[in-house]
Amino acid sequence: MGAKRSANSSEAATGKKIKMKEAVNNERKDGTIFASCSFSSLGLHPTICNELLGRMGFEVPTSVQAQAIPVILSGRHVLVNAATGTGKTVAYLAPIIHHLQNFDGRIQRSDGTYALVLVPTRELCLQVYEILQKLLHRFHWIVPGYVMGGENRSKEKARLRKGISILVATPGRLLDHLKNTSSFLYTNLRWIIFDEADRILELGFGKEIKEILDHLDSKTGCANQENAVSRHSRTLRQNLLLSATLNEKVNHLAKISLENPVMIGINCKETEPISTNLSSSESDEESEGNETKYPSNMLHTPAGDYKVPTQLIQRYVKVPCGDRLAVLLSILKYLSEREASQKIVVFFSTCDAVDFHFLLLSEFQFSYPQSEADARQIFLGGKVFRLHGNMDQEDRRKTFQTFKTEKSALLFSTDVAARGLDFPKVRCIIQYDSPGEATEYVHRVGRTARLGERGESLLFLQPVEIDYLQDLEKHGASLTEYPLLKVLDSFPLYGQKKHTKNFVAIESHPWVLCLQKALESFVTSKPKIDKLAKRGFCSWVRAYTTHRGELKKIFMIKKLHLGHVAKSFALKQQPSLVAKSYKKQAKRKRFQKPIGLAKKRKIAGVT
Ligand SMILES: Nc1ncnc2c1ncn2[C@@H]1O[C@H](COP(=O)(O)OP(=O)(O)OP(=O)(O)O)[C@@H](O)[C@H]1O
Repeated sequence: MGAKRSANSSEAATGKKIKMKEAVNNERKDGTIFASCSFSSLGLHPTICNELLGRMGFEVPTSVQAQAIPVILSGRHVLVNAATGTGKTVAYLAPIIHHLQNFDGRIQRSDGTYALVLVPTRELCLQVYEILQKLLHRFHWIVPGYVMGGENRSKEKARLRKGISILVATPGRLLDHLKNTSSFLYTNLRWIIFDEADRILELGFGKEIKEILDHLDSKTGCANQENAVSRHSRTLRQNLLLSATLNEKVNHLAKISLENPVMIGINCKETEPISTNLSSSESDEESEGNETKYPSNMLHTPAGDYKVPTQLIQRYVKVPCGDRLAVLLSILKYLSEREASQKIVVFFSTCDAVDFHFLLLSEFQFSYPQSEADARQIFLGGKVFRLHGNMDQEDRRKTFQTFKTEKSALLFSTDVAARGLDFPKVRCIIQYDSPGEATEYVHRVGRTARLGERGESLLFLQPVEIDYLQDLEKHGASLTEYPLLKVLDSFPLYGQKKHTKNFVAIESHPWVLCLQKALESFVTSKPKIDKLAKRGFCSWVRAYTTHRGELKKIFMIKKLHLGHVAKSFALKQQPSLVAKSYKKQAKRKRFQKPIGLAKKRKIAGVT
């Protein structure tokens, strides 16, 4: 099949570069998210521009799209570092579709896969696939598809056999197919995209990625390249790496997968900042054939490098360990009463903690002190969802799809929802358990305040963990204190609507004491929830021991009072009893395959 480089890609991009640079620079000056140019001025095919407008409702490109699209159209390898929710997905999908629809002689399913998008989680896989479906509506001959853990392998094999032009995949399952699905054709592979590149590596997929690249290289290697050259007049392979938090961890991947890349949104030691990146595509012709490899330590990541949406209101709340649960419930109630319709995501460190809090919140009934005996009611009305890596795939899919469309709901999740997921209209992110690495903080809060919308985030810290704020500050995240006492004072007690007295300590606040007591009796009376509370306690303590590096000095298990941790799971029992039951479980599991704690914490909730 013959293919030509799109006539208008580099030419149009070159011709419009000066205008483009002006547009992007204007955008940067007034600090808005959108660029003052059109999609068509970036060199995209008119049908794609129509689809972006008609089907997606995108009138103009975002700043990152305005910067990235012409460079990606030009065929250069690219590293994109832009804040969460700035439109990176379309920034890489649109140019690929542009090229594929422009090939001389339509591409066919039997050609196999042309573009591969690697993502760290199943939900992100589905999300990218759905966007692809929309963008490809008018290009029925370009077939989107996905393969990911938890899906039926045989059905995936059948789809791969028929041919998938743009394949979205999680690394483990992709490698499985590369090894075991002989009908999976990828000799025409031209694009590899690592979306959330740093997360893919953090999840321990480094080895898989190396193997994947080796496999792809071996099939498209020497023997086939001649063939490929005749099909594609230029650029045999174009690789793209994207994330809001590209950091040193990506250096290795960048080194092995990128040649002479253009850096977008990155402070580099050896390349110019963003504004000159556009001009680096001007030097395309000069750099053609240039074998410059990605230089070591190219990514210069000084502290304060992470980009958090500027309109996001970031706060922290300092809560003694034993009062965490009562405070969480109070804040959730306060927020839901303040704004009847709003979406909130609460992050936990483990799947067990998600399960416990989900069931508790779904069932907890409460009656205000000295109110009518039959005034017991569900503490928090409204829909609650949960999402974590130990859930059945169908439940995960259902939660993901439903929470997206809800106008008002609560989602309890592990970090499985931290990366890339685009839930519309999430107003508030609560990090009930600390995220650990600052990168994860950035991605978790990035689920709100997307594309210039308003949003707020709240980080729970115990008094002994307060130094974590300095760590975040070093990475450019400044948090102010949440007015907790004001919120607690707003709850009616003893039949009064408002407290006349302001209480100074959270531990002795009558509302907190009353709520804690009610929670403990409720959990004691519900064996199923009680069991989940004990499991949640055990896994929470284990997760707490897995903080790494400098963070170990802040999140020190030795500083924790386990009795207070138990209280935060509404357990009245001595923690030693809980630990005993955990030890019994652990003993039973001793003969099962051991998994490193740190790895387990990271992976259990995420893949
Ligand atoms: N040009 C545009 N005009 C209007 N909306 C857009 C445009 N581009 C993207 N969007 C919307 O912006 C939102 C964020 O886009 P996207 O998920 O691609 O961001 P992202 O930068 O990949 O975020 P993250 O870093 O969290 O993965 C989505 O709802 C998307 O539909």
